[in-house]
Amino acid sequence: MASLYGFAKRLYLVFNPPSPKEPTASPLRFGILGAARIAPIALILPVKSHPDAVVTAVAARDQGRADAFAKQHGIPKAYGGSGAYQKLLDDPEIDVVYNPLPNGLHYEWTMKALAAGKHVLLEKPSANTAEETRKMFTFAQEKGLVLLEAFHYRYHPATRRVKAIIDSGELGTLTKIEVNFGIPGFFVKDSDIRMVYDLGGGAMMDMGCYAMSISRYLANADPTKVISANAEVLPKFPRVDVSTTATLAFPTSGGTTTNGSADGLTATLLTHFRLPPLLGFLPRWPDFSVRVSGTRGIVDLSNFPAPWVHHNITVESSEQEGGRLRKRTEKHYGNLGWTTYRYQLEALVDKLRERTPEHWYDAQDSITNLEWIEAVYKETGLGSRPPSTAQVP
Ligand SMILES: NC(=O)C1=CN([C@@H]2O[C@H](COP(=O)(O)OP(=O)(O)OC[C@H]3O[C@@H](n4cnc5c(N)ncnc54)[C@H](OP(=O)(O)O)[C@@H]3O)[C@@H](O)[C@H]2O)C=CC1
Ligand SMILES: O=C1OC[C@@H](O)[C@H](O)[C@H]1O
Repeated sequence: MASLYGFAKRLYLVFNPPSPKEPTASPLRFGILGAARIAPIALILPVKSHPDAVVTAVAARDQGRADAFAKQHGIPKAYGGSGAYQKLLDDPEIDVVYNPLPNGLHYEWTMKALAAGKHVLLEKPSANTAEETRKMFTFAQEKGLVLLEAFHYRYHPATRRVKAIIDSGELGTLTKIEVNFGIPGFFVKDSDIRMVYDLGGGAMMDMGCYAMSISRYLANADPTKVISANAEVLPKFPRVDVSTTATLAFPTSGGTTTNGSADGLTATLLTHFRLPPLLGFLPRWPDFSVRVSGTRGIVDLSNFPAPWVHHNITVESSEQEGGRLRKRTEKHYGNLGWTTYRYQLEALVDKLRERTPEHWYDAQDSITNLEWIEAVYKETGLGSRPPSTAQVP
């Protein structure tokens, strides 16, 4: 009963965030490129409770869509039409651009935003290729601007706790990481940007980027090799994986490279846009789980991309106590009503205000993540998503 009340209160506060008690006089002004579905939860709601951030403008390819989005979310300016994105970038009243465009447009519009002198919060995965990611971060550095790939899950106390458990050595030497990121069929329709190859579609891009990121984060290392990778495609989308399963070798916690040998650390990433119904007809619940096994124990985190909705951290020791295995469950929700995105915003604003964020990751993290996504695509035979052909600064 208490947990049901906690759940309801948490969600209420996520969608009805309290206004900040002491808003700053000159908050950071965000502009959103595209009236994207993800923007309200990822930026608009988090900004409402931040004392030092506001959303000032949205741009959409269609004026009506921009106006409707701005009205719905109380955004003062709405740019619409074919030149709308550039108009938003040229607006001197915008300090930070949020780029939730399709993956294949991340590079073009991030480069243009940086050229216009704006900091950028960039949706995941950062681009279609690691080379593009490298170019964006190099350009941001040259311009003295902050560019952040939005791996929001990293900032949440639940993820941070799992990382601390692993780093404490409680699990012994790591042997296996298993990440599942699958959703039932109705979410990703045939018309979705995730099904368009040129726009950077594919399950390994969309969901695999999280799976790759969290396995590298929890392993505290980068892979050494793709051991196997298999993609499932539909005849009408021959270059877009609706599902990819990949196994990668990692150096063990002792630092020795396994090169895929059975006794080292491996990570298996399972991504699926259209989890088949149970028994052929029962709709599946999304599966967003990560399990890390070591020589002395196992930790499970359920719902790692959205732990703020609900999660369990279960730690099981392989050592017996009184004839039984030791097992405990923890929960770490952090500040009431704060989502992963709210924690991410806190870190970004801290960085922009030259304070030290509680958590941060550097450019190389984003570059390496895409390098290994591309390596997985290579192994599946589908190859990388196409690089942008846009003229950029
Ligand atoms: N952090 C997270 O939890 C999540 C991140 N994402 C990421 O956010 C991004 C957007 O995802 P999502 O919000 O689901 O996508 P949507 O399809 O809802 O939004 C994409 C936006 O891109 C714009 N756009 C510009 N060019 C095109 C084009 N050629 N085709 C289609 N759209 C175009 C559209 O803007 P306009 O209004 O101008 O027409 C649209 O609003 C992706 O990179 C995805 O990976 C997605 C979901 C969750
Ligand atoms: O968090 C997410 O869940 C569903 C995905 O399709 C989406 O792009 C991702 O960011």
